[in-house]
Parts: sequence; C-alpha cells; structure tokens
Amino acid sequence: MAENQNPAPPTPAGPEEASTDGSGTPSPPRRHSAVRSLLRLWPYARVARWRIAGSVAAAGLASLSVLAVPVVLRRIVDGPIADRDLGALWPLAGLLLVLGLAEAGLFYTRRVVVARPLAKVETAMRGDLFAKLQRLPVSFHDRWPSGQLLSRATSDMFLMRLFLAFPLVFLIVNSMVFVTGTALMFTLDWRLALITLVPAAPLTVLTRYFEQRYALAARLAQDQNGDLATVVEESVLGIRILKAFGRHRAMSEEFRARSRELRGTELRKADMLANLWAVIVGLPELALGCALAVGAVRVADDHLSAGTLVAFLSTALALRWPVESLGWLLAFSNEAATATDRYFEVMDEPEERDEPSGTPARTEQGIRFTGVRFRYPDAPADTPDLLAGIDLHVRPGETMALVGTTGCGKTTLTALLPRLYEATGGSITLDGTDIRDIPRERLRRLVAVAFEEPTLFSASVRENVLMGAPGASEEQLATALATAQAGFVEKLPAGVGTQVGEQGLSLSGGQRQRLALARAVVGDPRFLVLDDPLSALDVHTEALVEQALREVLVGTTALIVAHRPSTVLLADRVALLADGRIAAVGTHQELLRSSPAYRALMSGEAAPEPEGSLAR
Ligand SMILES: Nc1ncnc2c1ncn2[C@@H]1O[C@H](COP(=O)(O)OP(=O)(O)OP(=O)(O)O)[C@@H](O)[C@H]1O
Repeated sequence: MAENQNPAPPTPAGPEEASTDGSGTPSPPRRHSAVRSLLRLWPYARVARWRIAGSVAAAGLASLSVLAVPVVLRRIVDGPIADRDLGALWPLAGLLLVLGLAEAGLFYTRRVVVARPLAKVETAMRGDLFAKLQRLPVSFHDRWPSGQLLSRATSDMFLMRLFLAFPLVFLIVNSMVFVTGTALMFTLDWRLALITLVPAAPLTVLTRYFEQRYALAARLAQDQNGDLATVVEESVLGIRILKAFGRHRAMSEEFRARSRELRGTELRKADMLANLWAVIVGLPELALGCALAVGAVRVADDHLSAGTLVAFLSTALALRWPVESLGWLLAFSNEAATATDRYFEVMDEPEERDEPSGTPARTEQGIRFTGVRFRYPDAPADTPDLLAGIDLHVRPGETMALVGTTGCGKTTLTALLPRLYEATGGSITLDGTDIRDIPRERLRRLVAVAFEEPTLFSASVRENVLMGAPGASEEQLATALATAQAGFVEKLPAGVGTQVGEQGLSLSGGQRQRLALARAVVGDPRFLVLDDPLSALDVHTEALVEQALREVLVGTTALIVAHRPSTVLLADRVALLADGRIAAVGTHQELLRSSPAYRALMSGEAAPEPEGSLAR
C-alpha cells in the first residue's frame, strides 16, 4: 500500500469511542452498574482472594482498634479522672498506647499483604491483553487507534490494580466500621445517635446522583487520555513527515488542544468531587454540632455522664473518616469500573477463529481463487465490493505478477491469502485445500509475505530475518540474505547481530526492504506473497535481487504485486486486476499484444524506468 503522505494531523477514531471524535461529545453512559463492571475483575482477582481477605481483616481490626478508643476514654473520664485516681489512669493510658500501635501495625500489614499478589494480577491482565491484541484480526487494528490500546495497557491497568488494593478493601472495611460505630453510638445514647444520623438520607441520594455524573466524566477523561497517547505516538512515528511539511507546530497545537480538553474534563471531575466532599463533610459536622449541644444539655441535666458524652463524640469523630472517604472511594471505584469496561471492550472483541468450513478439498495444485469477493467493513454502503468475484489460478511452481491501477485492491487480494482479512465470498485454495480448513498458524507458515512497507522490530538483523523461519540454520540465514542482496549487513557494526528497528540502527528504505525480503524467503516457503518488494531498490540492485529470486522461486508458488515492468518480468505470467475482477491473464508479451488496458498501464508506469528495462 502506498504511504499516506497527508500531513494533516491524524484524527483518532475508535469504535464506540463517542468521546474520541474530537468534538468532546461524552461517551454513552455505562449500560450497567459499576458493581457489575467491577465484578468482571473477579477471575483475575481470584488468585489473590485470600490476600485481599487478609487485607480486609487487617484493615478491619485496625479500624476496630480505633473504635475501641472511645470506650477506653469513657472509662478514663468516668473513672480515674472523675475520682482523681492517677494510679488507675496509667493502665488505661497504656491500653490506649497499645491500641494506637496495633492500628499502625495492622494498617502496615494490610498494605504488605496485597502488594505482591496484586502486582501479579496486573501482570496477568496485561499479559492477556497483549496476547489478545496479537490474536485479534488486522481489521480490529485498522479500527482502533494505537493510543487507545496503549492507555488500556497502562493507566487503566494501574487503576484496576489500585482498586483491588485500596478502595475495594476500604469500601468493605469502612462500611463495617460505620455499622459497628453506629451501633456503638446507639448503645451510648440513642437520641444523640439519631441526631447524628439525620444527614444519612440526603447523603445517600446525593452520592447516587454524583456516581452517575462522575461515571460519564471518568469515561470521557480516560478516552481523552487514549486520544492524547495516539497523538503523541503518531507524531513521534511521523516526525519526519511533520517536519518536512512544516506541520510540527500544527501538531503541537493539536496536542495542546487535546490536553486542554483533558484538563477541562479533569477539572470538572475535581469540581464534582469537591462539591460532594463539601456536603459529605459539612452535613455530618452540622449534625454533630447539634448532637454536642443536646448532649451538653443532657449532661447538665444529669441524664448523661460526661464520660458517655466524650465516648459518643469520639466515636462520631472516628466515623468521620469512613464517611468522608466515601466520596473519593466512590470516585475511584467509578474510574476503576470505567477502566474495567475499557479493558473488556478489547478482551470481548471476537478473535480470529479456525472453523472448518466443510468445503470439500479439491485435487488441484497451486493457488486458486474462485469467485472471491471482499469489502472492508467500514467501506461506504453505496460502493461496490472492492473485489467482486476474483477467479485466478496460480499453477504450482509458477510466479504470477498481479498488476492494476493504484488502489484497485492488489494489496488487499494478497492479504486474503494468509487470512489477514477474511474473504467475504468465494474460496481460496492452496494445493487443493481451502485456506479456511488450514489452521491459521500452519497457513501462515506455508505462506510467507513481504510488504512494500517493511517493518523491522527492535531486535538484531538475525532475529528480524529468522522471524520468517524460527529455528532456521545460519546457512539458511546467509542464503536468504544473499538472495535479498543484503550484503550490506556484513558492513554493519556487529554484522547479523546488529540491532535494527526503532531502538537500533536506522536503515535505508531499500535496506529495510531487503531484510524484509530475506525474512520472507528464509524458510524456503511453499507459497510466497510479495507486495511490490523491490520498489525502493535501485535498478542495478533490483536486477541482482531478481536474478537471485528466480532461483528461490523455482520451487515456490508465488504471487507478486508489481508496479514496475521490471518486477513483472520476474513472473511467468501476469494477472491484470481491474474493477474488482481479473480482467486478463497471460505472459507479459501476450498481454502487451492483447490487452489495451495492460498496455496503457505498463506504458504509464514504464515512463520513469530506464530505457530497455522492459526488453530485459
Ligand atoms: N484497512 C482498510 N480499511 C478500509 N479501506 C481500505 C483499507 N486498506 C485499503 N483500503 C482501501 O481499499 C482500496 C484498495 O487498497 P489496496 O491497498 O488493496 O490497493 P492497491 O491496489 O494495493 O494500491 P497500490 O497500488 O496503491 O498499493 C483503496 O481504495 C483503499 O483506500
């Protein structure tokens, strides 16, 4: 496929990412509750269940030791202080110290108990996400911006782990503490307890309202985070084009605009949380003030002991944290629920499946396309199928060139062979077997491919080439490099051990193409698909590669997308693709004689070629 030279800043567009259309439209609200989303974490969290339970127990005991303090205080005030008995004070003061130490020790234990297993849970989830991304079809990756996937593998994963470590534990523990503390307050003085509980009803309504609104903002912020990651990634990968077209300022502006959007959403979240917090903190304080006034009157009237009032107030104060923390625990849980939704949006995507189609095997050899149809899922409804009934037979051992005007679907047709895309109609057979009956892994070992845009990974030359045939010998590696005329490798600082790709040495386009070609031929594949593999080579090197390829291609059935007559000459026959069909098949000379369309195509493309290249 030709490189997209459009320097305009890319607009990320993900599926269901209503917020990522650049318009700032919020995503649709979650269709189910945050609890249901979070429950989906269970299969992963299961391995850490005992540790999480241990963490809840430790935090629960720590909180109970906080609640025991008022009881001891009551005894101190009503006992040693009222009686002015200092001797009796020391044991009770010692008990307070022990309770304080126990609280600190237990909170520390809570943290230690879960840290390691939850790191494992996060690693397992991230590993599954990565494996899933490898199994998902190419059409999925066409639709999803990489930044959205990146943010799911990083910040969302962090939110989910943190939820299991902290909010989950404290939502349970704080609820238990709240119930126990409330019961304690009722046993101390039910009238004061009722006054203190008055704000509970409005707070429940308010938190429910908050939760719904916060969920929307949380989702929006997380999606915008993904968009931002996409802009960063694409501007780093496309830095040369951005600079060459002087678009780096526009890209920076694009980045700033998206940053501002994200900042706006984060500020809205902070506003919501601040408002909720003001009410969560303010209302109970007010109620507590009333309880204090009523309590003081009751003490003055001798209806209540001073010690009980002190105990009541310190219990109510001990309950401040469980109530006040509710706001951000809910906020955090919501973000974790959104992160979980985003994670499972990817995990729930249908994978490539090997399902025997039941098509009877044919006896024919070579590659046969029969009535093959294809359209991209996102193609406009009113356009015809890109491939509208391809009938083509590439005989065993034959090299077939595929030519056609730009954008007619050559690359797409070749991508159907290793099932990078699924044909939407018709069938393709390899040596008589329908490709849908061949497990994908085996199919992709049978069919080696090299694309016009060669992708190298951050690894050594050896590792990059041997990706085409893991376990191949050094001789096979050397032969493949020789076939691809990749002699330049010897001059690299560490030969075949030199690191190339993003983190390594930069290679020229032609050098990269030759390594990609070596990767395709190293396993001596039975079927070879080359998508204009020589486009970046100079004429002299191309001729040398062609000569070497001829030897490789003797035992291989090959389909080669060709743009230049010199590549066409590598083939035994040529197929002309036009209007979604194979319009003509024959040798280069035959087609030149019989097909005006072919003649026009070749003469048009032959213009920049050096004289005589067609006559070779
Ligand atoms: N992933 C995709 N999703 C949707 N449409 C696509 C996708 N890839 C390619 N297309 C469209 O399908 C058509 C055929 O593209 P394809 O790359 O197969 O053409 P080609 O014949 O190989 O072109 P070229 O000679 O320029 O390399 C083009 O109109 C292109 O815009």
